Amino acid sequence: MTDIPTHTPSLPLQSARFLKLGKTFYSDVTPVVLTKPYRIALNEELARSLHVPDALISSSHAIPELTGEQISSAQTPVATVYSGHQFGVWAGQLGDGRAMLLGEMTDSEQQRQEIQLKGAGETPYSRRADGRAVLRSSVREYLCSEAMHGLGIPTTRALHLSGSKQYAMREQPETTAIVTRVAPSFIRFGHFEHFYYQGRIDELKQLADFVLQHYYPQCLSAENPYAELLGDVAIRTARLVAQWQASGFMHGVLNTDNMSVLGLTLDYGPFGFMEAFNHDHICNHSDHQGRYSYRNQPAIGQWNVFAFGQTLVPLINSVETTEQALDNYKSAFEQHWQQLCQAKFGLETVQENDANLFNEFFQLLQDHRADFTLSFRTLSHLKNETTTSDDELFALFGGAQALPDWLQRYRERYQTENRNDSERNAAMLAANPKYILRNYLAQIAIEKAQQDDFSEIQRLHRILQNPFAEQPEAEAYASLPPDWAGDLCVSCSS
Ligand SMILES: Nc1ncnc2c1ncn2[C@@H]1O[C@H](COP(=O)(O)OP(=O)(O)OP(=O)(O)O)[C@@H](O)[C@H]1O
Ligand SMILES: [Mg+2]
Repeated sequence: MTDIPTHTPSLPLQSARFLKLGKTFYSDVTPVVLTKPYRIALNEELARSLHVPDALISSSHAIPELTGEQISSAQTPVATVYSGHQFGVWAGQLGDGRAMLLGEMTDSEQQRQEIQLKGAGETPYSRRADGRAVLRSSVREYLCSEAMHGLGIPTTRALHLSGSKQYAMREQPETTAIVTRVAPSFIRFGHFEHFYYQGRIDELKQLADFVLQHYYPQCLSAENPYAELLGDVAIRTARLVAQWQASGFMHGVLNTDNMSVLGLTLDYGPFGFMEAFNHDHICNHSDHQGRYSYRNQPAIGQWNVFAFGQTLVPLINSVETTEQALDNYKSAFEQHWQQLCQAKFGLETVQENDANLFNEFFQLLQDHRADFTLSFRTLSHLKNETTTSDDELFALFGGAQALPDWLQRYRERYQTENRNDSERNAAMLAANPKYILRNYLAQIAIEKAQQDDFSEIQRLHRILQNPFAEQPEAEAYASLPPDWAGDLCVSCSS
């Protein structure tokens, strides 16, 4: 038995401010510990920024504290209640069925961050499910949260991943895990819907005031702070979805209960990154109608913001003002998408025909099912004169006859600007990632983890922290998916 020094520090957890809302908003819960949990991965950079003491990380207290086994007397773990629209249909009450809020920590930028466990057992909102998360989906959540952070896309973060030999039943028995995740707040559109659809306007107002005070204080001085809040949430959501589109990310389950009121990517389930480009790609095999396809994400983001806006009508007190705030979504999406495209194509100015030029490239991607990430990355190396980049692009597009013509027009277009090749290349390489979390890469890491080899998770995490950098030792991680990856299927099962 190892000696545990009595002075081992604990997690610097403070009571979550969410608790001040009162018991109508949550239930007290007790994490149900996994059998003999062990560490699979620790996000050292995030731990450092949250001031998690090194002495704790290396001590035997770390796992119990990071999985909810050891709760200090100051902590009150809770599960919050929310409702939501799932696949466009009102689903009624849902709530944190397998997530538990442990408390808050203050990060190096003096921001309070909520600490949540995902998979720590049943809560009053588990309905008939087991409160667990399987290793497969937890590895995906851990890696993708950090991949998104590396890409500069707002997201919940992952601090720690622990595993256990305890099984949960899905399509087949699978081992379980707990992701310890971090965000300034996990409040969702669904939290607002919960009170609105029950006509509990006092609680709705309390929640809106809480969000305004802690997360949108700049809205408080507006003539109608609730309308201002809606307008800002619409903008944040639109910008987030534009970033998803620009990186080829597909969320997979854009239900209103998975929509963060802070505009963060939330709930990594059957997500996917676009590979062979297809506007209509559906990453979630359970999404039979393609409601959450790549093409539909911007409109679904707007649908969800409308559902959120609906809940604020009693507080805004004017349908017209609500509609005006909702208009922000479309304009913010269009503006941000255009900016992201300008950056992806390495253009500093906006010219009349740019949108057509971009759309033609997307059409070429579509017609030839070219790999989204590799195509933009290779385009980022293009020079004025013909080089091997032209050949590489030609290969990616399967020898498309229309490509040289497009490239000629693209070269003519960027030559109207002052940047030289190396300046344009550098700017584009900072906008077009080399490394994304391809499904097959996650799958390899999962299969190794299922054999108790966690090295691939660590390697992938390291590579994805710097997705725009050239990493010569990781060249293979930027290549086209192997043939077997075509059969990979991700569903809602998690
Ligand atoms: N294994 C489970 N046990 C208990 N509840 C679950 C389980 N899986 C899903 N749920 C609940 O079903 C609802 C919808 O699930 P969904 O897959 O969107 O969320 P999630 O992946 O559990 O978590 P989150 O949105 O917090 O990342 C939520 O209320 C969720 O808590
Ligand atoms: Mg969810």
